[in-house]
Amino acid sequence: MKLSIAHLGPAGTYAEAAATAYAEYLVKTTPESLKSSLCPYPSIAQTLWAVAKGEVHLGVVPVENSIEGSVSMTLDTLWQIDTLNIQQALVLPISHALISLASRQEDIQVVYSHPQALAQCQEWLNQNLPQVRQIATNSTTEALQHLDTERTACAIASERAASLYQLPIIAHPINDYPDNCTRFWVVSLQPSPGGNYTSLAFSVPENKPGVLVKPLQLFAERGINMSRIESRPTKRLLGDYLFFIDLEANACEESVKSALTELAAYTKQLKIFGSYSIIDR
Ligand SMILES: O=C(O)C(=O)C[C@]1(C(=O)O)C=C[C@@H](O)C=C1
Repeated sequence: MKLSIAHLGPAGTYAEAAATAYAEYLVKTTPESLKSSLCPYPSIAQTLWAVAKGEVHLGVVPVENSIEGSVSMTLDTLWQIDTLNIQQALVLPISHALISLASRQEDIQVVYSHPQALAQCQEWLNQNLPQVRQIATNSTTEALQHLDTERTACAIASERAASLYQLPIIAHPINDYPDNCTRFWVVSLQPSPGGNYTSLAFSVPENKPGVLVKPLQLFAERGINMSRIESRPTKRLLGDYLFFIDLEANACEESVKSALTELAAYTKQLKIFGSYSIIDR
């Protein structure tokens, strides 16, 4: 059987690199050396919906970056969809290049890239291209499509993307912190396989003092470590939030099971995205 894996496209994105890494992992770790085909989608939301609608078997999406934090499109869409489970996490080093067909750096007037990539290079851009307009694109490789027709434009994407589209690199690396890395989730409609991490999200019944205390206490009193908490607006009311939590624990453990059962009583809506392990590369 061949597995189809959706990712943010076009070819050459970091999400594609993560999907390729996961495909290689499947070949190495499954007894039948599972082969996969990669399917690019124009946005992270469309990638996730493709999995939810059964157009593809799996999707690989960015979740969190070491410089810029959470990828809100991923969290918001996962909450909306409801049926996707995390199969695996993987962390990829992210090293950005400035790519352009301009003859001199001084000629550059505009820089295109994915908002996450622009943010990860903010300091470098302020120092080196302070007057240049920054324009957001759906992905780093989509940004490269402007370069052919706009000779005073540049884009931020990977070295791999530059070589794929045979475009010159002007500077590399340009991310503000050298250890820049992004965590990706592999999701599907299948139940999660289990592993040392569990991710979930919930909304709270009302906006009143202490409403978060009880949910957090449930984990603390069982010695369950929380590795991340992130709030996202519900989008319904100003000041109304959803909370996304990652636990360093497996939902099969008795203590986690009982915490999650109790948690349901203190939340309005609770979504458990599953337990999974991390492939560190
Ligand atoms: O645009 C890309 O190449 C992506 O894969 C998206 C994305 C992101 O959304 O975080 C992935 C990794 C990097 O952090 C920068 C951009």
